[in-house]
Amino acid sequence: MSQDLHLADFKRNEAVPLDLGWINHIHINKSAADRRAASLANRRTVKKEYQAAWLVKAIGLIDLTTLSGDDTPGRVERLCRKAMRPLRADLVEALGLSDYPLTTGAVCVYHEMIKPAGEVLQGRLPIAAVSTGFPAGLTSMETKVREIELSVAAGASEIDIVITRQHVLTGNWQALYDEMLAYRQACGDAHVKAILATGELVTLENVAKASWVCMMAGADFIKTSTGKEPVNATIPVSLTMVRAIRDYHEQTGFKIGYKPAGGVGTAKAALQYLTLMKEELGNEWLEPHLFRIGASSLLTDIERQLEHYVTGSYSAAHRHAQP
Ligand SMILES: O=C[C@H](O)COP(=O)(O)O
Repeated sequence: MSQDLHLADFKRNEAVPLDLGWINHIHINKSAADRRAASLANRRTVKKEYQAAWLVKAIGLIDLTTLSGDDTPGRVERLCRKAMRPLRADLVEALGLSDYPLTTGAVCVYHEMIKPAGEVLQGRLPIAAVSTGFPAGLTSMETKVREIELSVAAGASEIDIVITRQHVLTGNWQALYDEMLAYRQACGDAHVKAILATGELVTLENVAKASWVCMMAGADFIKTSTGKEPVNATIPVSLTMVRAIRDYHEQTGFKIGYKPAGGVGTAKAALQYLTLMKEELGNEWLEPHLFRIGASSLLTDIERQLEHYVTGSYSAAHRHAQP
């Protein structure tokens, strides 16, 4: 929750050679994945003070995001202030968090908004920039690499790249590996999250293979979606990706982060993702160096639920206006 520890303080994934034998042997049991996902979705959630504690925990994991064509420096400044003080002062006090440095995990913006974000944040929170022709990723390779370099120079310490979906859809794993490796190198010390755009990859097998190839090529995080695909983060896709992270850790010793993003808008959904991470990967993957939730409106709902926990009722929606 506190950002005293930035991603840079943790041992990074180093690229390993592409192992096509491993990729070709990946097989996903879809009905087993669906059953496990349904059991998570139908589970009774934690209640009362445990739920409040989990929701406070979730706040520290949010990449508070604005990725709209009509973003302005003013909107991004408000977003950054909200990221640094995510809960209303009366709720902070009622929850006994006054001495607790609660912030979101990072803010996530387009390249042009890095500068205004930096002016407000002054290095107190990481700035993640989406890159490589986000969201479609169909600009030239030269442009994409340069875009990363410019965003790092402008102050982004995390870069959320989009992969070229056609490499997955045509099974061109070498091309995906080479592209990811080039992005990782262009990032330098900035950490790189690989957005798979899972809603466009058709099968869970493709999701698993793309996850593996990106991790082998040095991704620090794998992320589901841009938020712009028709289907964004889902539990079955997340299960597939976190199990790939678990297996990659067993094979290589490297710990890769996970970021579900797109459509995660309710406290209830956030609790499901926390449960998934805890059960599949363990408590270490509940910290911001290994888990983020990319979301634009989730914080509003979490604040609303915490208000209900504190006061017993919900206030008017305008009190929880979007940043
Ligand atoms: O990476 C984050 C997503 O773009 C945010 O999506 P959302 O607006 O559905 O929360």
